[in-house]
Amino acid sequence: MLVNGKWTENWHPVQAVDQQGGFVRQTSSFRHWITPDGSAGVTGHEGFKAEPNRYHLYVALICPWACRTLIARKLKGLEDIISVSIVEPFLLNQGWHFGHYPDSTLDDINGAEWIHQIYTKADQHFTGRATVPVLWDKKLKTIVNNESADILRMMNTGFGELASQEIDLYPLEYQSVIDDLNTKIYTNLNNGVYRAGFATTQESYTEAVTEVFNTLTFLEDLLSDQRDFLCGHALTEADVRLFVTLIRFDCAYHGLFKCNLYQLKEFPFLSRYLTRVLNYAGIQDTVNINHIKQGYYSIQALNPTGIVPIGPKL
Ligand SMILES: N[C@@H](CCC(=O)N[C@@H](CS)C(=O)NCC(=O)O)C(=O)O
Repeated sequence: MLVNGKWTENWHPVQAVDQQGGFVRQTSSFRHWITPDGSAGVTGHEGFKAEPNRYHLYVALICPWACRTLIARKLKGLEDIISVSIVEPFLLNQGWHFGHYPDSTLDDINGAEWIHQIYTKADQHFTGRATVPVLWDKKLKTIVNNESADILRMMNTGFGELASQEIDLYPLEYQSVIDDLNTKIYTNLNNGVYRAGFATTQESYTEAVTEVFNTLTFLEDLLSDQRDFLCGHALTEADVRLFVTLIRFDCAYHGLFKCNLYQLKEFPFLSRYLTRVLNYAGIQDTVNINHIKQGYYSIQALNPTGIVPIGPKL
């Protein structure tokens, strides 16, 4: 991680644990919002007006948090408005790296070799983890936001007329249902699989993995009434946030993170739902199973030999 702008020690997935040895995720530090007129959003300060070619997204295709922002960019028709760089899938000693691995890109905007250099470009005294996604402002040469939940939300409304109005990922009538689902799904599933995988005690692992499967069972029941998406017939933000975890479940979390009570394909309604979302306009383009497997299995603390399993058959 970075301490006062300097890369200090080899990358490790767990740098903070709670009293029971459970994995604690760092809170994001840059929280400005892009808005149609440049006024301030719910956090941060004003000055980030929606403009074509002004903003850039740094992502990793292994990363569920980054991929939820890529999906929103796609669904809201913002591909020509927001440019993207993709890091290599491996978690190396200095974290995320730009290079020539297939389906990765170099950093054409800042010429960085490592993602941590983007953080120090924005704040030369930055202390914290250098995570993706990062939403970069090419005009002010700073980070707008590094919290994927914010970025997903601002892609829906922050770009006003520059974005497609065909889909509303956070429709007024479903906002409270979406908020409730988001809390449950984030805590027990999106972050729950990480809490299982990075637990440092049996107790915290068992607690996390139990919550993972209780939540999958809850969602299987919810979808058993034949609804297409979590809120009914229209895809919303809640589906985007669930999808990125489901698509990684069998190929990464089941094995590496020891979430192995069942495979996702053993849940019939969830499996059909996963295929439905995967086939939704453009979403498949944001999924790269090779990056996902290479990336997760490159985490040395969990897989010291670096061997990537050949299965499962998906
Ligand atoms: N709160 C952040 C979390 C992002 C996050 O943890 N990303 C992981 C990749 S899946 C990362 O970049 N980890 C590098 C690190 O922790 O050093 C978000 O949702 O945007």
